[in-house]
Amino acid sequence: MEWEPPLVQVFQNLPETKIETDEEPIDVSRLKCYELPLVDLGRLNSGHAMNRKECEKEIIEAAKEWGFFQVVNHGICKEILVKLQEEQLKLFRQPFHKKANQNPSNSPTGFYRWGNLAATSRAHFSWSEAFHIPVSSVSDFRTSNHLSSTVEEYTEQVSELTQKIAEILADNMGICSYKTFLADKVVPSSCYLRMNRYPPCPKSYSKTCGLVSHTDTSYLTVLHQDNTGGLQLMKDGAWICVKPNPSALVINIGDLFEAWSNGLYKSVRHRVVTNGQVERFSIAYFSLPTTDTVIRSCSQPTIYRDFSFEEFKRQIQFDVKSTGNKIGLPRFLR
Ligand SMILES: C=C1C[C@]23C[C@@]1(O)CC[C@H]2[C@@]12CC[C@H](O)[C@@](C)(C(=O)O1)[C@H]2[C@@H]3C(=O)O
Ligand SMILES: O=C(O)CCC(=O)C(=O)O
Ligand SMILES: [Fe+2]
Repeated sequence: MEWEPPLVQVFQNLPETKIETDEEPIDVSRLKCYELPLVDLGRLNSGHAMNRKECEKEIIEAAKEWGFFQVVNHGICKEILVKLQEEQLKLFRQPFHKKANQNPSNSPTGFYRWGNLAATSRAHFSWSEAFHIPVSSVSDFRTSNHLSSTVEEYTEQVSELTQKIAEILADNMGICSYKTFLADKVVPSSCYLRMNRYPPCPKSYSKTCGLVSHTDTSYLTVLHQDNTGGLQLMKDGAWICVKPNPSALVINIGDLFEAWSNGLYKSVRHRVVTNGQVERFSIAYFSLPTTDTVIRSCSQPTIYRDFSFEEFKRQIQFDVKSTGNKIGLPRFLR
């Protein structure tokens, strides 16, 4: 099909090094699927202090225990989410050469990614394509791709949602108040929107990941997924599969919140497994700071050394380029 990236051709030429056992994708049909802790955000504005406190407590507990949770009554209406999925389908159905040629001057790698061009083995290859767009470029991006303003509306609303949740988590950390440390650092223009598409993967390559195991480079990530399923995460040292709930949004803690909270909140490894039948879509919003921001744990003794976001990004790019894989926070352990 004219819209498919040449995943098969590139994958076939990669050596088949052994995937470490703990990274080997597990067939969803053989796994018990868990529902992530479900938090009803409607209680934040209910006017009842007790309900609000209860809701905040659930968010904080899930961020500590799971690093992942899902939210309903999040304020983003169903129509926007449905329209967003239609726009996403239109975007990925463009001919491959058109997608691959989106190379704006402010992005050295372009917005469009597929597979993993830095992969030196099949273990690092992701059976997917994605548009990784800085929020500051969303408006131009969607007009040049003839998409509706829904993409921007979603980005604005999801940004408000991340601020609300970040405030609750930060204010629980005592001296690290959101207003003092984050409010003017995490600005919409430093955040990213990532639209993912996972094409069906031939049965003979079923050990390939849709997106290889990673933690997110973000403070918080908000994920909107369809009802196909395929997301897995590490819970108590084992992979578990996540039951999709298309009316909920998945929120997860990223590396920057883990470092800032000195390990109180967990940036948990996750991945996407492939399936042989249907394509899958998801959209991730990453809340991120300006590059000059210094990530400094606010309690002592600190697990990670201080680092600027610029330095963090540079290290990741270096690791991905030289090893095909993201290393992330372990690089910054004291
Ligand atoms: C090849 C890769 C790109 C990626 C790091 C990875 O090894 C696998 C995960 C990718 C991901 C997904 C979430 C974020 O968008 C990202 C910046 C991250 O931290 O992990 C990307 C990485 C990337 O695009 O460089
Ligand atoms: O598609 C998914 O469910 C997860 C996507 C993801 O982890 C990411 O974009 O970082
Ligand atoms: Fe992720």
